[in-house]
Amino acid sequence: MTFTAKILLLGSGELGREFTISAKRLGACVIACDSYEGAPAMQVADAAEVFPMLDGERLRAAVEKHRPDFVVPEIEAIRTEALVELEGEGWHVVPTARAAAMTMNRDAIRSLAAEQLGLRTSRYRFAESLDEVIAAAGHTGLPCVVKPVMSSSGKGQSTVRGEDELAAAWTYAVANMRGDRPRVIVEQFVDFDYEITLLTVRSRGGVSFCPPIGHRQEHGDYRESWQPMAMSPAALAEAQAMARAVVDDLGGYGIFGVEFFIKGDEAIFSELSPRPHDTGMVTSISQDLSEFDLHARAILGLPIPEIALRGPSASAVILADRDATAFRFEGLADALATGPQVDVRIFGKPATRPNRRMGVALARAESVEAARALASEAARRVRIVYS
Ligand SMILES: Nc1ncnc2c1ncn2[C@@H]1O[C@H](COP(=O)(O)OP(=O)(O)OP(=O)(O)O)[C@@H](O)[C@H]1O
Ligand SMILES: NCC(=O)N[C@@H]1O[C@H](COP(=O)([O-])[O-])[C@@H](O)[C@H]1O
Ligand SMILES: [Mg+2]
Repeated sequence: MTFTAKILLLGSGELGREFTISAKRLGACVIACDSYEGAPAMQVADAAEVFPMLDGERLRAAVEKHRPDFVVPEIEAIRTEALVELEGEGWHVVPTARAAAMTMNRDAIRSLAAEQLGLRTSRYRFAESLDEVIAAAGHTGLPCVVKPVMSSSGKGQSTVRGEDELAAAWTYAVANMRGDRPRVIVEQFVDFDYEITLLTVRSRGGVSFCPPIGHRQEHGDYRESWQPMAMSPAALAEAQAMARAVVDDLGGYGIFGVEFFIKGDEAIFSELSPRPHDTGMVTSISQDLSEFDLHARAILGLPIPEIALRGPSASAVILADRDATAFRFEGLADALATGPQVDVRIFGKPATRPNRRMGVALARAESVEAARALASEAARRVRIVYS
């Protein structure tokens, strides 16, 4: 069997699983890596390697063993120094090792966006002690948001409304950060009208954009997303110009999920993922080519056609509520009976945890409101039964 390309996937969750399916449809061989056996992407890949992605030695060993054409990060927490080294030796890291390294650290990507590229962001300051947090909050004003510079999915993040809450926010951030260097970003709280993910594809043919995705977050993690998000032409043009500036600076080919807060006609840059975005799972039902198909095409150097929307669509997450390894899903038939354009993805994670995302419901309808209602209802009908 001759493959079109060999891909080493670093991180094998739900996003990697869909990406693997897309890449395999284009003839690629995918080796799925993650810290535990039976991860979602491993179940559909050609081979698997189990090691912590923060272990630089093991990462290098996997690259040298498989000799992939592309090393594709799927999660944020990777030993990015190893990626930079490997890239220097000629291995191809997607989109670039620098993009992976910069976006893993909120301070690096924020400094690039705000200070070097001059993009509009919330007011912010970095802090490495409680005293510095207090000083930073004096600069941003209250309310403010305190986040570890290394964390994702809202971990360690809190919104502070009164000065007396700053100490607890600092302690919480340090307790829930990744890495061994206590450092946080203190950000002005943005009272936005809505927030979006602008999926931006950088490929051989240039930069293209998917229609904007609106989403709703709880505790820093996404609960539902919808596409298209109705935006003023001015706000969309601003967001697109900022997304283009940042992906052109980071370079390489692939999809990026660029996050913005929108207030009136102003777009405020927040952060980005140089890979498919969780809120972009809606594209599995809304677009002819999903964010995973687009990532695979861009990486493999294939053409990206005009990105068309099939119709207003939404996604809603299916979450677990406790730790378990013995559980089953019920209610799939009821969920799919919600409507003809309703679908479900069950990720196949081997264990549940409180708030772990186990699946997602997808819906397409005549309006975004109708699609959101259908997706939420379908997600509600899928029950995780613990035994
Ligand atoms: N400065 C802010 N003002 C208002 N809301 C904010 C601010 N920063 C973050 N949030 C809210 O918290 C959510 C998560 O924040 P952010 O994207 O920075 O965290 P994250 O841990 O990187 O999440 P993920 O990895 O899921 O993207 C945002 O989508 C937004 O809803
Ligand atoms: N916001 C980032 C994101 O959604 N990442 C997705 O979640 C997986 C980890 O899930 P887990 O924590 O349930 O193992 C990751 O592998 C990726 O697919
Ligand atoms: Mg985010």
